[in-house]
Amino acid sequence: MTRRLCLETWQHAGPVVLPSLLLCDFGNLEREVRRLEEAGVKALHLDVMDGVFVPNLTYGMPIVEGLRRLTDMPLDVHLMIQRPEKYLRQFHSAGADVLTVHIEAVEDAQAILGQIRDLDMGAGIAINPSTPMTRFEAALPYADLALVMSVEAGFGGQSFHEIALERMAHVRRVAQKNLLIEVDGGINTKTIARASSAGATLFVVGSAIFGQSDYGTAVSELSALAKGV
Ligand SMILES: O=C(CO)[C@@H](O)[C@H](O)COP(=O)(O)O
Repeated sequence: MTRRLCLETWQHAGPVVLPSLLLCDFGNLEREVRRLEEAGVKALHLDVMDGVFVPNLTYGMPIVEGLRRLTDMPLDVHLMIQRPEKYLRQFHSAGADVLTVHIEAVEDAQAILGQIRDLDMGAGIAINPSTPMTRFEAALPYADLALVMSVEAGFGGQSFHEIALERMAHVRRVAQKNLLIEVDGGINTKTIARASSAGATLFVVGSAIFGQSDYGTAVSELSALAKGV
């Protein structure tokens, strides 16, 4: 999907629930993708971790590429790695539609966001709850998506940090109108409505989907709460 098409779809879609595959059954990846499609999911969130930027190690391009062959859904790739600028082209070739880098991991955010856009991918910038907002805020004009972490990046199943609410509301106030706001970490039936009111329209969800036996019910319930139904 082109960058423009992917972003326009998300800008007009209302709330989008993106399952974080970090917590899926990797022994049955194809079955997991089919279950998510049947549950009404419209995009996937992929957590790439290098064991250096975060104290956890996950997967890289081969899994992105494998997923690209399994589904046409947009792939929203969250790079929790040092030196992400080294791998942008490879993630593009693997099939990423949106690539998000962490403000803590890059020196020149404007340049790297520009490189992601030049590769025709949506460009995201992420921030951890403990990082001051100054550099992040300065990078927003060059981004398509702001990923406000509501846990310290690294692991699924953590509790939601309330600071994300005021941060998203601030981003909504100061950033360009078409900037997408995504929230990630501890999103569940208790937190999603407040995250939505604070300005998020993209909701990354791990345990509140993969910890449930019926993905369809979990996704419908979360979507309804995000819509304020
Ligand atoms: O990026 C991360 C963690 O670093 C997230 O995507 C989590 O994996 C979401 O899991 P839950 O907090 O929803 O269980």
